[in-house]
Amino acid sequence: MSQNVQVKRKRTRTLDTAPRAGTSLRSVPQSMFLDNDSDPIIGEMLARQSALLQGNLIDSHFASATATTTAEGSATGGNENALRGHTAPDESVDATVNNNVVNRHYDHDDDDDDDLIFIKEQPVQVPAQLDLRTEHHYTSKKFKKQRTISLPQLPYSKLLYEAAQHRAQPRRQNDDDLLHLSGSSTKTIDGNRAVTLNVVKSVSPLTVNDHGSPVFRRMTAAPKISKLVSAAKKKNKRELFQTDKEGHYVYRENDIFCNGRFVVKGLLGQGTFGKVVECIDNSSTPQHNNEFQGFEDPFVESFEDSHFDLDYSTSNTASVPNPTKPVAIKIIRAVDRYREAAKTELRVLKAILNNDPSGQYQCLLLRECFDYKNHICLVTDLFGKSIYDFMCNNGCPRFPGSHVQAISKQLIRSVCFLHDLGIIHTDLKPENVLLCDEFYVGKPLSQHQLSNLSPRRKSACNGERKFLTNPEVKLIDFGSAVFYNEFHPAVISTRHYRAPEIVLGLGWSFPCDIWSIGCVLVELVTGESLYPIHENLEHMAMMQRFNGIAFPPKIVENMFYKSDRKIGNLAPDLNATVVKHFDRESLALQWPERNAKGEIVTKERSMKRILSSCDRLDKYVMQKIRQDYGDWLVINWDLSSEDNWALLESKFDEQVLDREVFLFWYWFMDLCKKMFEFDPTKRITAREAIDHEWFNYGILDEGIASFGKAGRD
Ligand SMILES: Nc1ncnc2c1ncn2[C@@H]1O[C@H](COP(=O)(O)OP(=O)(O)OP(=O)(O)O)[C@@H](O)[C@H]1O
Repeated sequence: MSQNVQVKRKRTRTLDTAPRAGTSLRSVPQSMFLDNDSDPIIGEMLARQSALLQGNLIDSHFASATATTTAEGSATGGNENALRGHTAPDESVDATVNNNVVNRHYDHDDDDDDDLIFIKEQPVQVPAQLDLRTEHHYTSKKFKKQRTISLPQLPYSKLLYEAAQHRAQPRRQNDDDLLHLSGSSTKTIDGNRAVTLNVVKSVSPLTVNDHGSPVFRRMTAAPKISKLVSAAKKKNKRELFQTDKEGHYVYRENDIFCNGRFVVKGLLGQGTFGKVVECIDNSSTPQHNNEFQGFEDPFVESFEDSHFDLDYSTSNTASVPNPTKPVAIKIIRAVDRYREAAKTELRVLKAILNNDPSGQYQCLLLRECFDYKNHICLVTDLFGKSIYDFMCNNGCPRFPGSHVQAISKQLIRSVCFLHDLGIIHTDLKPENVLLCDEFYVGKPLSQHQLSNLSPRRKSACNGERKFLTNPEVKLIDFGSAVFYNEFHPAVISTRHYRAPEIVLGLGWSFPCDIWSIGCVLVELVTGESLYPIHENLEHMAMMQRFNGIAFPPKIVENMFYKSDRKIGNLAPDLNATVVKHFDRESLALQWPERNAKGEIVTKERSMKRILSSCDRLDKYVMQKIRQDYGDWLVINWDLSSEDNWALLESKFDEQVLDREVFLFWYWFMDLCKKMFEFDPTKRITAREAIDHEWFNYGILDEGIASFGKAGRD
C-alpha cells in the first residue's frame, strides 16, 4: 500500500547558498575577532560564528520589525532569514539597523582574554503583546561575556523573557500539586475534599491588562466552510478524496481536494489521529485578506463562559497563501472522538499563533483550518524531516556539541513560551522537532566505523557522518498538549520521554516537559534513546541507575497516599505495575524482583540492560563523548567545576587537557542533572534553563565548521 511507503520529503525552501557561504565567511571584518590566532581553520570557524552571531541579532530585529507587516511576510520571512549572516562586506560591526527601533553594538574586549567578545548593554524592542506600556526595554544588567563559539546565541529572546518575567506565573509544580493536580475528569482533591476543577481555557499569562489581570482572546464567529465545500463538489467533479471505514483519509498521490485548491504530493506521517500530507496549495488568487478573523481584533472579557468557536472556514487564515505553495495538512480522522481531540490541538495552535504570530518561538504556526468531508484539516507550513529521522539516516547519529546546544536552546525557548501560555506539550521527543533546513555536509566514515554499522544504517547514511549546515528547528505536534488547569490524563508522553511523576501516578504539570527535554538532549549527544524500555519496573530501575540515587521518600509516600485513597485520575494498572514494586517500610524500589525464597527472578536480559548498559548519567554520557575528545574527559557532576578540573590536572598531562571542552561538557551535565531531578517541585524550570550557565559556553567542533556551508540534502 502506498501509505506504508517511506515518503521522501521535500525541503521547505531552497538554500540560498551563494550569499550564505560567501557573505557569512568573507564579509566579517577580521578586526571583529579578538582571537588573532594564526590557524586559518580556527580563524574561519570563528569568523563563521561571529557572522552567525551578527546574523542572529539582525534577524531578531527583522523578525520583530516585520512582525507587524503581513503575517505571511513575518512568518516565512523570519524563517528564511533566521541564522543567515546579513552583514555586507563593508558594514560596520556596530550594526545600526533602524534608528527608530534598535541599535546593537559589538565592542571589542580589550583584555587579553582572547576567546571572548563583549556585547554591550542593548536596547531591545519587546513585542506589543508583551509590553503594552513602553516601546523599548533596556537590559537591567550587562550581558555576560560570551564565548565566540556557540550556536545560536539568541540574545533577543533572552531579554524578552527578562522583560516579561515579572508577569509570567512561575511554571513550577507545588508540593500540593503532587497530590491534587491529576483529578478525575471533573474532580480533584483540595484538602481531602472533592471539588470541581475550575476549567479556564486558553489563559495566557503573558497578556494582562493595566491591573495585571489576564486579557483573554477569543475567536469571533466565522462563516462555516461546509457550504463552500458542497458548492465546490458540484463544480469540480475531479475532486478525489476518499475516507476508509475507520475514518482515515486514504492517501493517494495527486488527490485534489477543497475546490481543487490542494494537490496531495506526499505522506509525511500517520497515526491514530489521521494523516499528515504534503500538499501543493494551488490558490492562485488571494482568497483572504491579511486580517486574521477573530485574532486581529481581540477583546477583553471574562472567558468563563466563552469557547473558541471551531472555525472551519477558509477565511480563517494567518496569511495570503502563495500560488503553488507547499504546505503540510494534518487530516484528522472523520470520527467524533478524534474530531473532539483535534479541538484541543486547535485551541493550542490558536493560542500559539495569537501570542507569537511571527513564529519567533519556533512553534509550528497554524495557517488555516477547515472541515472537509467531516475531516478537520489543519494547514501549516511544510518543514523538513525530524531530528529523529536525521539521526536514523546518519552514519554517526550523535550531533556535535554545538548543534546539541543550538537545538536545546530553541527547544527550551519554545517550551518556556508554551509554559508561559499555560500550555504543557506532554509529547516532547525528537520525532516532534523538525528541521527547517535539511542541508548537510557529509564526512566519509572510516572503514572501521563503517564495519560497525547495521546494514540498514549503512545504506541509509551513504557512508557518511552528516553535519547540518543550519540547526534551526520547529516544534510540532500539539495533539497531546494540555492547558495547565484543564483535565490531565493519568498517563501522558511517549514512554521513553516519560517523567517519573507520571509513571508513579503522582500529579504532573509543567516539569514533565523538562524531563522529556533532558531525555532528548542526552539522545542528541549519545545518538541513542536514553530509556529504550517498555514497562514500568524496568523504567523505574533505570531512572534510579541513571540518577545514581533512589526515588526520594517523599514522592514514594505520595504515591502510596494517592493509590491507597484512590485520589485523582490514576492509571488502571498503577498498583499492579508500579505500587507493588515498592516496599512500604523502606519506601525502596524492589529491583531486581525476587520470589518468596529470595531468589532473583528478573530476566537476565533486563538485568544486563540496567546493570551493564546503564551507569550514572555523567559517566554514561562521558563515555560516549570521550570518543570525540579522548580519555582525559572525565566529569563528575557531584564536584564543582573547579574541583573537577583540578582533579583532571592532577591526573593528566596538561598537554592533553582542553579547559574549554571540559567546561562546555561540565555545564551540559549540570543542566542535565537539574532536568532529571526526580522531584518535579525541585526540577529546573524552562525559564531557569534558558539562563543556565551552559549557554554561556561554546565549543569549536564540526557543527560550527559546517554552519552556513553549501550542503546537500
Ligand atoms: N509541518 C510539517 N512539515 C513536515 N512534516 C510534518 C509537519 N507536521 C507533521 N509532520 C510529519 O508528520 C508526523 C506526524 O505529525 P504529528 O506529530 O503532528 O502527528 P501525531 O499524530 O501527533 O503523531 P504521533 O502520534 O507520531 O506523535 C511528524 O512526525 C512529522 O514527521
